[in-house]
Order: sequence, then structure tokens, then C-alpha cells
Amino acid sequence: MAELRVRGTDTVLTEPGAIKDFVGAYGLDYEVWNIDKLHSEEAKAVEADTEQERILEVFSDEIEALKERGGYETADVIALSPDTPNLDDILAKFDKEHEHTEDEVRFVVDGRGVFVIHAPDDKVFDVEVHPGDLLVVPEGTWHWFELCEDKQIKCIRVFTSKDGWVAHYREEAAE
Ligand SMILES: CSCCC(=O)C(=O)O
Ligand SMILES: [Fe+2]
Ligand code: NI
Repeated sequence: MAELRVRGTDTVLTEPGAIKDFVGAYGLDYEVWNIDKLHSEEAKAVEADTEQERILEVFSDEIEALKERGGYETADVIALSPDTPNLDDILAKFDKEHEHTEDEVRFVVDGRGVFVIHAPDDKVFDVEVHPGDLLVVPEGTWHWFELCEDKQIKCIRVFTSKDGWVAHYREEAAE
């Protein structure tokens, strides 16, 4: 389950309902999917050419419902680890404050990471996400992303349009 920490305060939320309510006030969405599905006999029997395809198949019901709800079109799986080539270059795209012109929809399959949200009221809060956590950061929300010390995450990403995922950095906006 996720852990939400409000910077500069003692506020730490771990109860999914409390996290959902807190982020909901800023237009974000948080929910928990049954990650155990991935390790079920049924999931293991899923015919797929790649692990990514198997993951997308196992969670196809949840993904389709999400697409329906949010008007999203496509989904893929991103996996980052210390073995990822050019990991630092990839992380450098995520770890500076930025926004997107479409929602950022991430479901954690393995590992963990921290989405740092810079809210319009200047509150800054960390949402550390773990396997089973779904977080939707709505378009236009200023945020950044960091891996934890284990530098490992595997996420389903759901997009409105693949080229929608372009980061618009705060510096650009300041120009
Ligand atoms: C593992 S998803 C990385 C975070 C991201 O896509 C973003 O911040 O735009
Ligand atoms: Fe982002
Ligand atoms: Ni957890």
C-alpha cells in the first residue's frame, strides 16, 4: 500500500481511504488493485510472448475500466532497475518538476517509487507507491518522480496518446 507524507509536517497517511481522500482534494486519484492476481495459477497460465504482455493481460479488466473512466487509449509496462541502460538519463527526465498535457496514470506491479506532488496551494507531498497502488496525476499537476534507494520499479502506464507523455518543465514555464 502507498504511504503519503506531507513535506514540512508530521502528516503521514498509510490507510488507502485516507490517501484517496487527501489526493482527491487535489484532483488526483488513488486506488488499490489486487496485486496477488499476478501470482495466481490463472495468471501463470496466461499465454503471452513477453512478461509485459502477460502483466497487461492479467490486469486487462482493471485497465479497460480505467480507460473507460478516463478516456485513455493505450497501456504499456515500464520497468526501471539498476541494470536499465542510461537509467540516470531516464530518471533525469522525471526528477525535475514538470507537468503533462494528459493524465499520468501509473499502476505499480513491482518495486516502488515516489511521486512528489507540488499542489497549487504550495503544499508538497510525497506519494510513495508500492505493488498494487494505482495513482492518477491529472494533466497540469506539477510533480516529479524519484526512485527509492533500491532503484527498482515496474509500472503499467496508461495513456491518452503516447505522444501526450511529454514533460513540460517548470523552468520552461517560467520563460
Ligand atoms: C515509473 S513512471 C515515472 C514517472 C513518470 O512517468 C513521470 O513523472 O512522468
Ligand atoms: Fe510526469
Ligand atoms: Ni506499501
